[in-house]
Amino acid sequence: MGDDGLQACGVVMEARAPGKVILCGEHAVVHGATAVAAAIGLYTHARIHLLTGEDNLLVLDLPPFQVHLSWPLSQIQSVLDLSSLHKAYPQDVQSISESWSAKLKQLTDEQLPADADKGLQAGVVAYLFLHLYILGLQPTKMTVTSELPIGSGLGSSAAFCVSITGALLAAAQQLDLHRHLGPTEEGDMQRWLDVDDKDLDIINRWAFEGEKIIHGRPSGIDNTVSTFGYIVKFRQGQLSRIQTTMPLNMLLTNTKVGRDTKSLVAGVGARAQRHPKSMAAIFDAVDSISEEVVSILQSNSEESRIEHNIVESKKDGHAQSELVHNTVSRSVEEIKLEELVQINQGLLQSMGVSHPCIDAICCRTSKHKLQSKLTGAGGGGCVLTLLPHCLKSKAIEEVKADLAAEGFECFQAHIGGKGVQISKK
Ligand SMILES: Nc1ncnc2c1ncn2[C@@H]1O[C@H](COP(=O)(O)OP(=O)(O)O)[C@@H](O)[C@H]1O
Ligand SMILES: C[C@@](O)(CCOP(=O)(O)O)CC(=O)O
Ligand SMILES: [Mg+2]
Repeated sequence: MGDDGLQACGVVMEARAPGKVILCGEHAVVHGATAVAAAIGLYTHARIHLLTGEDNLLVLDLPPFQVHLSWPLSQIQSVLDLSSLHKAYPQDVQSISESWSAKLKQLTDEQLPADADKGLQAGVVAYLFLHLYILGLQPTKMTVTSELPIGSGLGSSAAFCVSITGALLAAAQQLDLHRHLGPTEEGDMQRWLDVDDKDLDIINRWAFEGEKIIHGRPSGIDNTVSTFGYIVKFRQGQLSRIQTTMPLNMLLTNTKVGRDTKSLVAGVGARAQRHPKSMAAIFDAVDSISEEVVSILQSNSEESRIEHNIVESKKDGHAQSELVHNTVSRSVEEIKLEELVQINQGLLQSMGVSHPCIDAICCRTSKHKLQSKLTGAGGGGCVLTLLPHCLKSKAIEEVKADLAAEGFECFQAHIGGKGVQISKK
């Protein structure tokens, strides 16, 4: 008997899925442009217990929100016609219908406390949709915890959808789990099993349906990079993994300004409706930036690395061109990446998705000769700042202190790690 009085049987599976940063291309990727994203070493964990005995319940525990929800199966059956469900197999992944969506919202609203986070309804509806389509009315308890700041541009919605999908498919024994024994990158001894590409594709397709419920019109980049991990180039549903030897060090700063990806994405769409040609030109420019970023990341062969100890160079007393550098050694690739980050941030401002706090962080870090851009949907959330590979930790601490003095929260995370993994408890 569990501490909540539920009768859990032996099967307990856990999935973890990483958050992400978008190096370039957010929002434009929704309109067909190329984007580049990388998994980060912050995870959402979904743990599932199969329930037996008289506990004919679906239970969803969300400690980050201090929310505990449970639905008697009879309540779900009284609202939904589940007969169509059992034909829904992974290859038949389908989007939620309008009628189903309304009924799942009804089931959610009946359970959510009145003072619950307004954005949470979409996440709970996504959970119900994925559970009923993948595991049907098998009584379970699902507990979802996260290391990610939620609603901050680091892909928490995608990590949520990917992790619960992985746990559900594992509990449904629909994954061929390769045994990957031994410690994970962090050195902890929990046995995380790698998932093979065929199963990753199924997880990604289900998770994308969950993202559609939360985001409205997602591009699919977030769930893709959370599923497959590493660094991915993404365009119109097609992904390719970017292999690079270039060290990608960055600082993440949370503006702690709450925002809603769905409305930000809709806002850019509306602006594109009002100014089709201008916005198409902006999306094309972002597409070119992403293609350049890809070629820089992939071009990082030794001979192209020219260490620069560049000091301010002046011509007739004026700073020479915009590429004035400070005394930190930078490779040619780093200089180009920084410039592309600066251009991308300018284009995101043109899309209307920056925010005074984001601009303040960009301004503050530029005083340290560092380039920053919002990551994710913007409107608040997180900002990434590229850190030259030779920047000393003392200098990084100075930047962090500077930003903290403005009330922002800074952190660094591992970039480009593995995607979703499953652990058999
Ligand atoms: N750990 C979680 N538990 C429950 N819901 C979550 C969790 N993480 C994300 N979500 C859902 O995703 C929404 C945030 O998604 P979104 O607005 O896209 O921001 P983000 O930039 O973090 O992806 C939340 O409002 C909630 O509905
Ligand atoms: C704005 C967008 O490009 C990324 C959204 O990222 P996030 O949900 O804010 O972490 C939307 C999308 O690609 O689906
Ligand atoms: Mg999201």
